[in-house]
Amino acid sequence: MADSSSKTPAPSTTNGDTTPPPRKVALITGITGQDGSYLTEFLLNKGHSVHGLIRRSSNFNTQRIDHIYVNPHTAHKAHMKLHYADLSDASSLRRWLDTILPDEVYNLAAQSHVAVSFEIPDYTADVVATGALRLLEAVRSHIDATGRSHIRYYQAGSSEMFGSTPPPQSETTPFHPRSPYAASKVAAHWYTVNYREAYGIFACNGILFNHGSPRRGENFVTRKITRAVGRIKIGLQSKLFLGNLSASRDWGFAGDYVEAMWLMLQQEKADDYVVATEDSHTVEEFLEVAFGYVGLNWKDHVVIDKRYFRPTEVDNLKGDASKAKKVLGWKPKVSFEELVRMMVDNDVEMAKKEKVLVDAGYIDAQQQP
Ligand SMILES: C[C@H]1O[C@H](OP(=O)(O)OP(=O)(O)OC[C@H]2O[C@@H](n3cnc4c(=O)[nH]c(N)nc43)[C@H](O)[C@@H]2O)[C@@H](O)[C@@H](O)C1=O
Repeated sequence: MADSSSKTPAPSTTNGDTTPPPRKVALITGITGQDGSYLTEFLLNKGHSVHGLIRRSSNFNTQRIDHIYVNPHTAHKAHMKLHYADLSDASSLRRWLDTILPDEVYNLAAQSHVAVSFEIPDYTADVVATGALRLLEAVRSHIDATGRSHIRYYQAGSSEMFGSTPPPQSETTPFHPRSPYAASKVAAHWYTVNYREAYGIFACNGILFNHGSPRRGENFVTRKITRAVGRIKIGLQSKLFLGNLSASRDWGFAGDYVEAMWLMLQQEKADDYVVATEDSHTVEEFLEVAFGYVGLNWKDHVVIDKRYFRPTEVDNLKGDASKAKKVLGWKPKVSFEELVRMMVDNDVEMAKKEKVLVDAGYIDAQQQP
């Protein structure tokens, strides 16, 4: 279980001194993503200072963390700070480690879309595989230069690494990746193990199975479905184009999974853990629950489109999370049905707001996510 030193710092009462101990400092790559936003909220609640590395883009892509952001010019107590860096730029990684002096480093950044990784395999490998190696190497050289050997590193692994190996999949299940994304995650996994073994770095791999939320990116199948359910229910859309409906996934709630990331870094020994609900459903079952929840029949709306099939598919993922349950004391709190309902509720509300804009002529109803 987590040691008490990792909990939210309590004010010191020795000699009447009420000065709170210094905040732990976390560095997160991928802070603008679904998991980055939930992890930031979680760590701020634990009393951490959180620094996020963000990529430059011509449009702001910080929507998921805008509600946490405090403008550093107008507030003294901004505990989340953002910095420009990139996993493809080793010098930026080392510079921010030297500047921020983190206690915990969470590597969540990725080109995370499996189908897109077939379109941009080189870029995917550069960011997902070599990017993790660059960050590990930056941590190693930072420790060498500063002696800050207490730093703890979390690598976001993926159930996609198991690929075609049949379920249930645990930490000892052989990997058989089925996409450039998955092969890159396997490389990042083994880089992390190697840096742990070669240099004694406290580095953990979290092998997370699929996880969603209302903040899930709109081109992953769960959110694509719930956005469409909301829009169809409100009359903004009638069809939903999808690919393979028979693939089965172990879907949990992202908010539950970030706690497991943190727990891994609070243990005495660095190790690798599967994080999953141990429950698996097909895309078709997701459709049934999502459409059924608002009184619709998915068969009236879904059209199969070959463009969404992948050159190689991962058919069946179902995790065995017994190690995380036993060692970390972690368990998922949100069930499959609750997750689907949470996402649909969010997206019906979102569609209602969209409808106001459509009716006022501000946006075009044909603009589909
Ligand atoms: C753990 C893992 O989880 C995610 O990877 P994923 O499982 O590929 O997620 P997905 O939502 O893209 O696909 C799930 C299934 O749904 C099928 N499917 C059908 N029709 C559509 C469709 O229209 N769009 C999409 N995206 N998928 C479709 C598709 O063929 C696949 O079988 C990433 O977070 C990844 O980063 C990660 O690490």
